[in-house]
Amino acid sequence: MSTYRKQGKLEVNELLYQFIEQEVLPGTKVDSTTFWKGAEDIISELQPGTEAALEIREEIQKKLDSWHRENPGTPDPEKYHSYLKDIGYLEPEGEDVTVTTSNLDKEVTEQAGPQLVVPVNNARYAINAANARWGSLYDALYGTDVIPEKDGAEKTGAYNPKRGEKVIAYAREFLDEHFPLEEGSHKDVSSYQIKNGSLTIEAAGMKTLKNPAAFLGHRGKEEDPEAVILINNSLHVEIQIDRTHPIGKTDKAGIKDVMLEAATTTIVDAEDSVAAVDAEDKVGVYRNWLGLMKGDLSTTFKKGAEEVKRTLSEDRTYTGKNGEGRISGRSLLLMRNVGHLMTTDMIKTADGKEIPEGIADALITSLIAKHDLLKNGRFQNSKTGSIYIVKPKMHGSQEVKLTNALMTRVEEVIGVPKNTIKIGVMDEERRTSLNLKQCIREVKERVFFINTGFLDRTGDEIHTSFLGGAMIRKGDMKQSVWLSAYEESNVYQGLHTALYKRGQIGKGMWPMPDEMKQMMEQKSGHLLAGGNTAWVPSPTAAALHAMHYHQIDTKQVQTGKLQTLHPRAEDMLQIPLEADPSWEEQDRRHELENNAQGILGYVVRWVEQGVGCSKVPDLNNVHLMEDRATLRIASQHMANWLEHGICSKEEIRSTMEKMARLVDKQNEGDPDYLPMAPDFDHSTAFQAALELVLEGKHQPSGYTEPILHRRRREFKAKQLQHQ
Ligand SMILES: CC(=O)SCCNC(=O)CCNC(=O)[C@H](O)C(C)(C)COP(=O)(O)OP(=O)(O)OC[C@H]1O[C@@H](n2cnc3c(N)ncnc32)[C@H](O)[C@@H]1OP(=O)(O)O
Ligand SMILES: O=CC(=O)O
Ligand SMILES: [Mg+2]
Repeated sequence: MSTYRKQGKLEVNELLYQFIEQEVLPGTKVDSTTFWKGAEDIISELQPGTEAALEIREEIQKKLDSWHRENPGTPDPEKYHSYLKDIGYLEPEGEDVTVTTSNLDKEVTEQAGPQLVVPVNNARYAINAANARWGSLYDALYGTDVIPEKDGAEKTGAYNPKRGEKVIAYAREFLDEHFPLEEGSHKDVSSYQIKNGSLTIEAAGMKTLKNPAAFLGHRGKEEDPEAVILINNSLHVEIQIDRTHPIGKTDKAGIKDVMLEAATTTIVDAEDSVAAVDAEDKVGVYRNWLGLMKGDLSTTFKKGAEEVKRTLSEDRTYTGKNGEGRISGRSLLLMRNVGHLMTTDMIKTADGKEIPEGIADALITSLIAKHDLLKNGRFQNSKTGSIYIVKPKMHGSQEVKLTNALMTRVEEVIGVPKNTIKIGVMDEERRTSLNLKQCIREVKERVFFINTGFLDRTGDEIHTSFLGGAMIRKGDMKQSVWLSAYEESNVYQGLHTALYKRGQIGKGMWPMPDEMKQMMEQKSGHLLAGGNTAWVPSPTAAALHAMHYHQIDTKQVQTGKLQTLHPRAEDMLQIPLEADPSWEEQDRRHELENNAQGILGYVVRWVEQGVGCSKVPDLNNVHLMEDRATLRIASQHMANWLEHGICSKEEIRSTMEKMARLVDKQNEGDPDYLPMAPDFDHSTAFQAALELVLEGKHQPSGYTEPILHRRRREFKAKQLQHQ
């Protein structure tokens, strides 16, 4: 049973209260009375606006539903667009907007690079993500399919020198491509030395780099450096040399590794990849964020037989032409709050109402970040005095305005100058994509990124036009007109509001964490499409994707696109309805089973283990990153097919049962796993999965959070009863 304490007009969960009082407030120069009174005021001022925004979402959805009932199938564009204008779905565009956000860190303004996402409640992963500013190219190549496992280069139990040779050759080719010698190849180098401040390279004679300015400095002795630091497209690279190291001693130049500056920024996620449903969970989320902001987050875990203690990495130093240089050892951390939808019972108002969870997140995560601004910790996250909050799932400019109002009030309460809190606007709902310019206008002094590629965006695409007809297959969405229009229009707005000169135009997640070869082949496309950052699921992916930023000068691409891109609102409104929903029986079944497997594989870990992001094999045994956004797509897709008679309720149930057996099998090795079969009616996870589909039509914007939260709380309560 949760205990509450009365704090002014609020009822505050005791756990949260003690955490704020004892761990967060001390050192922030904000006293307890100011904080709690501020919280009370913000809640009473902004809770009604939040509730009103949610009602508007519902009203608009009802209007869209009735439109589709009256106009089944693909709408007549003119009639449809004019209806969307009438109901306020399409907003008037207004004057041009110029983004003026100031005090942004160079990781956002200058350094195009990978953006890693990490669930904040997993300390082991969160520290790893912060440290993924630097990644070993050798490890990333050796451990993944970028180097094919053939011709003796297979991954074996012990180190396979044949595979190692291929890794080393690949890394040398990378150096040759981006840091060419004036003559010859890095493959031929026998030593790197510093003479009179310049890099001197011995490779059949003494050489230097074709572009000497790419050499920044070194660590260790000039005649026998430990590391040579290079720079290209604002990203650093370290050639690490150690002739006593097991790899270095086999290498002519003594190179033991090539370290790449990789995840320049990281989204520390409290949203799509996290399962946090009560005060206990939320305090866990906030505590890890506090540890990251104070620099003292650490964790100990067993890896094989070894006990590992993981802490945040120090900066990297070097001797350069102008004395000592320093490069951050950690990614610039951006905190993703939850959206406007959910409420939380960790704080209640005088009349017993739960408060919007987004208000709690904004207030508490910003207060925590104040420790960084005050330099209370071991390290500094923002060197320019900014707090970076990423706000997901906003629908249209009025909701962005609401976020702006929230951040303004939070700044007043925590005592930081206006516009200290920067906002990343996730372009992941259709009403935001279509009205992006107006959305940017509302936060033009705060916005530090806009981004696309979101799975949520497809979920919203399905739910918005749910009654229009049966949607195309999930895999076909990638080729659909609306999606390319969404991607291009976002870049267009990022360029024409001048955001690209100050901040990030981001591209989406690579959702197949084990398919790194494919990622290397495809993900440069994100930069060629106008992005200066793109999401990756893991530190390894960050290190590999970093190479794309060496290949492509993103500023040049973006400048080129200023003249060539056009906003494509009309294309964005092409609904992905299946013109002929009479799929081959095996394709129809495959679609249902694939969706069911993804849903169950993800939900079972969410509801029964509290894991918000999982790698789940699909029917072709490709491991997919599944999070709440992919769940939204899969559940909405099945619900949409149910609505339009492509399948029946009975078939949904039997498909779910069949796939639950498979998911049980896939999780056999997990001692904490509770099988869903055969007692499906007593499996909370199974019931949650089924409900997400059968009730999918009625979920707000097709979101999965309401059902997931309720079911997780139900499961936790059951567990308590059994203790
Ligand atoms: C649609 C959206 O909203 S996208 C945003 C939400 N998605 C995300 O946040 C994706 C984040 N990624 C992840 O959570 C994970 O990579 C998963 C769940 C996809 C896969 O995790 P696992 O199955 O544990 O991966 P795997 O076994 O291959 O790798 C584990 C190792 O990689 C590290 N790792 C994996 N992903 C991450 C990450 N995102 N950040 C930091 N470290 C990570 C782990 O720390 C671990 O290393 P360690 O043993 O040294 O600690
Ligand atoms: O937030 C990420 C998404 O894909 O949705
Ligand atoms: Mg999302």
